[in-house]
Amino acid sequence: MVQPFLDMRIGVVGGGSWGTALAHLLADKGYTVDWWIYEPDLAQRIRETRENDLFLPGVVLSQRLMPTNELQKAVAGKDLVLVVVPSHVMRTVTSEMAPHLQNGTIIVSASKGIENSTLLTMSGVIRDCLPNLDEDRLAVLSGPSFAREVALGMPTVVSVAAREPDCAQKVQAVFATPAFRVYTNDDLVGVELGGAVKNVIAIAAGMVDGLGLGLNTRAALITRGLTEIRRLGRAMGANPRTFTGSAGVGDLVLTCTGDVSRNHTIGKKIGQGMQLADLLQEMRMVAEGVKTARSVYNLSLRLGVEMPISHAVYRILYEQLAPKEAVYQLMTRDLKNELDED
Ligand SMILES: NC(=O)c1ccc[n+]([C@@H]2O[C@H](COP(=O)([O-])OP(=O)(O)OC[C@H]3O[C@@H](n4cnc5c(N)ncnc54)[C@H](O)[C@@H]3O)[C@@H](O)[C@H]2O)c1
Ligand SMILES: O=P(O)(O)OC[C@H](O)CO
Repeated sequence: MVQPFLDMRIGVVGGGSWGTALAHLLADKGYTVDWWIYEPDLAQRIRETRENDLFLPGVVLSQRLMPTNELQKAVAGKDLVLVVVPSHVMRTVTSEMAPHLQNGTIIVSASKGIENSTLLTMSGVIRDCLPNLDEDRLAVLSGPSFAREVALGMPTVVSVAAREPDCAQKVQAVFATPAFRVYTNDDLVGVELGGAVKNVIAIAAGMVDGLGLGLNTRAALITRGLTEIRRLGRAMGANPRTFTGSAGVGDLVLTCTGDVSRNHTIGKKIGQGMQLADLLQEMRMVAEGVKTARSVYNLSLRLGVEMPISHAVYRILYEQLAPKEAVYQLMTRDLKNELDED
């Protein structure tokens, strides 16, 4: 595989499981990576032990990873900065990055979410916080990618979207490995919506499992969930073909069927009768779909897009609708022609 940019100066911002897996992938490929980690004690421990014992235990990390607690060190003077923090802290973290970034740095977001207060996808939040950013140097990376599997070198495919083809191709070349196949795309909003909304549908899929419903139900949910993602995408100017790609159906199927998904797990526990507040209290990691459900609900109302599964998830999480009742309501909606909707 061609590795034309090994002299690139790369920073990674985010030391959760996905930040760790991607930083490790890059370092393993030969890049020296300055890597910002939020928790000072964790950065120190990783330097000493070469393991992220909080967010990706059991993976031996490359010596070329340089963990730091100083954001400036991870972003100043870099050719490419990968931002991979939970969506609700994206605004704070990128605002803090702003004064340290040089002109011309490529920014790649691998976070999946829609901000509650603004209903912006992560690239929108980044644009807000980095006013000097050249739009042609902004890319997003998304697709079926459980962090641990990627860190262990198990094959998958992902999409990198950027407005400018040169930027997408550069990011593709930086991240691609024989186990991490990267496709380019020019549809930022589609790639981001696929990655964000699938988390809401995955919560619903977990609920289906928690209620003890069957494989038919899960397949039906994935099918109709994809319809909702596509409808929202169309209203927001996405290319519908994106949703048949890795950031669409690829990630949706993974997260709706994979037991290790945090979103699926939280949905399953709610389906079994547990309370959201209790579940969130015991979670160190982020299940983005919980917050994104609120954003998708409001976005769909604002844009007049019909998204009944997403609305049901919102009402279960925030308005005490019982999951079983939600299934009944969804199944007894007005009958329709499948082809009329698209
Ligand atoms: N884990 C995966 O398999 C995976 C795969 C693809 C995409 N993603 C996306 O990547 C993004 C990051 O998730 P993750 O799984 O790496 O994280 P994680 O859930 O494993 O860990 C949480 C992270 O949040 C950080 N954090 C907590 N409070 C913070 C604050 N106030 N400021 C800055 N950082 C803070 C923690 O340091 C930690 O890095 C999410 O949008 C997620 O959807 C995750
Ligand atoms: O564990 P989840 O549910 O956050 O999903 C992780 C990734 O988004 C899968 O691609």
